[in-house]
Amino acid sequence: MTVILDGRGLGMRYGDLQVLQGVDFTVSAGEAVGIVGPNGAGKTTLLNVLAGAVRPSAGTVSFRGRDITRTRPDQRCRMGVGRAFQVPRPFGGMTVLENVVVAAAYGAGLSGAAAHRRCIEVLDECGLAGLANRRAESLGLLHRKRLELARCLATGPDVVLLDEIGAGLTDAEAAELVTAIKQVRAGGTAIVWIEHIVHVLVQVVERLVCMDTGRVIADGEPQAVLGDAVVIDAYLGKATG
Ligand SMILES: Nc1ncnc2c1ncn2[C@@H]1O[C@H](COP(=O)(O)OP(=O)(O)OP(=O)(O)O)[C@@H](O)[C@H]1O
Repeated sequence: MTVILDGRGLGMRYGDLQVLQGVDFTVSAGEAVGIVGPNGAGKTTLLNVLAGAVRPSAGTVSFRGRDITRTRPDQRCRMGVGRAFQVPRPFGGMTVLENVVVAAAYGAGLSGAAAHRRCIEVLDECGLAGLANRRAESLGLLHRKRLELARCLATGPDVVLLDEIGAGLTDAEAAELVTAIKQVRAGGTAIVWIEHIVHVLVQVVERLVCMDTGRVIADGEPQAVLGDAVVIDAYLGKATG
């Protein structure tokens, strides 16, 4: 498989705190990768570095073979690196459709009929077609999460970086979100998904990465990673005990 997003030797330091140390992280075209690990392991920081929200203290990030370490997040977005946040912040006074149109216009450079077509597709994919004319501020949590995903997809990404978008959802709502993300994946978009709800995550991903104290401690087939004694000790033991 072709590697599209490639982080090499990534380090991140805040003062004396070494948040990432020598992290290598790759994503291949169309691949779905989950990231787990205890609080403070550096998962969101890794996503921030891949998305360009922060510049790493060490290492490089490449996208489709091009060094993007110094490329701004909006430029990475237009290149095909999409991002969805744990806490959605849509434009509350705009409708669902308008929010997605803004993403398609600024993230994918689409306008007119092409933008409209893309937005209708994305709203359908995210189960929001019936809510297109609702103001974003009136949406409940599940629909806000779906809108966050829809805004990310409207930018036409080759890879989407998802940060705990299942947090706070009921089991039934999380199952609906899984269906939407599986559909995204079926369309050929690669997925990197940080999630503490492991049983939800493993329904989608084919590869699981576990981080602890700024390092990757396991990377491989999900059940093998979850059964790894190092992962159980660092993460699952704490999560369940
Ligand atoms: N801007 C910052 N300044 C200082 N420290 C930071 C900053 N951002 C993150 N950190 C610290 O870096 C460490 C890793 O944080 P990060 O959010 O990446 O972890 P995480 O694995 O995503 O955790 P969680 O599962 O709780 O979201 C934490 O100790 C955090 O306090």
